[in-house]
Amino acid sequence: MTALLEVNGISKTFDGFRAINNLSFNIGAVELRAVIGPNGAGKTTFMDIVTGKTRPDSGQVLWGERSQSLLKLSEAQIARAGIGRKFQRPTVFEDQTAAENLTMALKAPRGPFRVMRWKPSKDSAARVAELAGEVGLVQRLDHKAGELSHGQKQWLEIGMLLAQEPRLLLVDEPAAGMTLAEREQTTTLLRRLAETRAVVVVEHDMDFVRRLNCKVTVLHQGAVLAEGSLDHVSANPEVIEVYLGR
Ligand SMILES: Nc1ncnc2c1ncn2[C@@H]1O[C@H](COP(=O)(O)OP(=O)(O)OP(=O)(O)O)[C@@H](O)[C@H]1O
Repeated sequence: MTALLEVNGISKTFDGFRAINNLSFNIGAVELRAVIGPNGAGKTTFMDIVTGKTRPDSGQVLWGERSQSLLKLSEAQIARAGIGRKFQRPTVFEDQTAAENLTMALKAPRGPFRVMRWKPSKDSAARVAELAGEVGLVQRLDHKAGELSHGQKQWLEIGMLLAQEPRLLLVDEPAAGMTLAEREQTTTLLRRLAETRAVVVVEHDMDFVRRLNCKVTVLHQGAVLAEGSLDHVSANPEVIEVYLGR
């Protein structure tokens, strides 16, 4: 497996507390990965580092075939390089329709000249329809985002991220607040998205992780405690001790 993202020995200390402790792991170009671990394990800090929000004190974060360092790039540059992040709470424009939200996402800057030249076109309408199809919202395109269910808002935001054609999608606790039916649709969606790109899901809901049916990385005290299938890591006594057994 060729790594798309390579995290090598990163550490990050906040006020003397080591939130990330010599963390190393890789994500393949086409892969679904779940990242689990107890509160404070460093999951959010890991995503903050990959997306450029937080700078590690040491270590490397390498991206793509040319192993480009992400540590010198701004958050916007990292997004343009192909890393999309879905935060836990949906941040869609509630007064705009789903179609308008997706159209705005298509317009989001990739470069200054592109924005200056951008205007809605037949092509963008077709792309909006395609994105809505990808996230299962074709029937909701004319609805205001504020009228959508919590799950539908999450899918809309994923569609907005897909507009930027990310190669890596980081998804923070997607199951939270969803109905069972929405959770099932979300696992299907994430699995499908990961057939053509890398998708990393941080999640506490173990039923949801089981349905993702993918490799799992367990973080604890800012480092990898265990990695493998959910069955494999669930049988690890240390994982049971620090996380699953509680
Ligand atoms: N900006 C910050 N300043 C100080 N401490 C921080 C900061 N960010 C994170 N921490 C600390 O680093 C540790 C790791 O936090 P992080 O949010 O990455 O864990 P997590 O695995 O995402 O936890 P959770 O499952 O609760 O979201 C925590 O102890 C947290 O308090």
